[in-house]
Amino acid sequence: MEKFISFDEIKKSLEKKETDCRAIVQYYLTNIQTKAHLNAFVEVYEQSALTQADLINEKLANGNAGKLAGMVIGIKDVLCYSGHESNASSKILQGFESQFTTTAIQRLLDEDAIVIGRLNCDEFGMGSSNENSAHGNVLNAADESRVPGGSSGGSAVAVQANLCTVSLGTDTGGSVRQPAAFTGVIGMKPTYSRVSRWGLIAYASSFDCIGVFSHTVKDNALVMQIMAGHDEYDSTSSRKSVLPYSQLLHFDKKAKVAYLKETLDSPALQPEIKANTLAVLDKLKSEGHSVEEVSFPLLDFILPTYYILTTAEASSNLSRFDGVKYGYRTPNAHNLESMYKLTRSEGFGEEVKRRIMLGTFVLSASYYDAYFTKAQKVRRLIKDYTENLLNEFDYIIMPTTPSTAFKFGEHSGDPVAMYLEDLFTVQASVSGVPAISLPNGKDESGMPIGLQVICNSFKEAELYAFSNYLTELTS
Ligand SMILES: NC(=O)C[C@H](N)C(=O)O
Repeated sequence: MEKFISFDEIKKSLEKKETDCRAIVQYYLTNIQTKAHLNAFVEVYEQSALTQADLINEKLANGNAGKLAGMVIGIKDVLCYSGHESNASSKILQGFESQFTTTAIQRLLDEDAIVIGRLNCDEFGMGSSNENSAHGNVLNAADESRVPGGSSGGSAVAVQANLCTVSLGTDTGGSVRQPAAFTGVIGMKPTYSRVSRWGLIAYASSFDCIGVFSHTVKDNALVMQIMAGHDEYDSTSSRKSVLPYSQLLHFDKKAKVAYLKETLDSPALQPEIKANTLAVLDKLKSEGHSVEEVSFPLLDFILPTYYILTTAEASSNLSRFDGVKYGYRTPNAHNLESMYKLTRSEGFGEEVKRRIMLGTFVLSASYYDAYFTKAQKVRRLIKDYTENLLNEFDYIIMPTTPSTAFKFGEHSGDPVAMYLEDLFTVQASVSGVPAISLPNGKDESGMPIGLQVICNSFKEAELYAFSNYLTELTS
């Protein structure tokens, strides 16, 4: 059977009638089965994917198929899909079946994408290694003794190992970009509000974004342009019009690029990552682009700001899981109060409980101003600084992560070491601007390295075009 990497290849094969949608789904189902030990999928929708494939074959024959006919997607286990279970990879949502479909997914279905299954992740999106999942660890296909990154670890590995054409993840502080870097695929977080979050199980609502994993920039751009745009069910979704990103990939400008001194001087940065990032910057210079070093004095404040604000929001968002309405309910309670307490104690994992406690603390009356209010003010400083920089420069370039994929267990027991994984990804999240991770070579042990490119809000078209250029430049 032929090997499909990109949607372009799929489309060409379909056009030449070398394959059909059933054969494409079958190809991915076989891969999923052979690589089941990677634990990327929590659930495979084998029957419905094949039925859908037959329907789309008919549409193709009738000439009325949508733009994504032949594309097979996997969805992160925090995105609701009507009639299917969604757990946020948490015991507390065991058995929960959604009554509606995430808008972003619905828009892809409307264009005839086929959803092949639900992908493993860190519980409620909280983590950087996928080790916090009620469904168990996901293995990195480049080295199975290493983590795939998180929280969208299953989504990253599903694309890395060719278990679907593209996958959806969510990115609150790096959950798409960091696993993309660890697995050597492309991962894009759009501008905050660009894609509706209706149907996404909330973690930190002022940060959460739905993002895309793919092998090619073009596939990523195509999926993003279809998902993006206003949604009457999500009042935070932007009304700005959406450009056809996938048709605007030609890049022929001279770019003004900044890189942040503090990121490349960071003692946490692995030498090969620094070398590969500098190599890209040098290439850009030699191609006549302007590349300038700038200082980012706020780097040290980003992680504390992110973890104060996201835990605060999480503690509020996750208060709805109480064992009364849906999901897990403890069998050990004797009255209402013990039912709440035991359900939440037994249903949530360690990391989620840690964050609920932290968030509750920073929101408590005596500490609210000292932590929450202060963090909001620092967020404004970071956002202003980043936006000013992006008004002066077209792009900011930095490594996606300080290190490549680490071994299982290496950071467990040390939450701060785990939080440091997000050092370079949270700037775009705190500021709400779009950011992408592109593969940028490998380290000495063969593990993929990620290059992050950041752009100003709603400049997804420019970001995709430059990314396309960069992937050609570095390949
Ligand atoms: N959700 C994310 O974007 C990942 C981040 N490491 C977090 O745990 O918050």
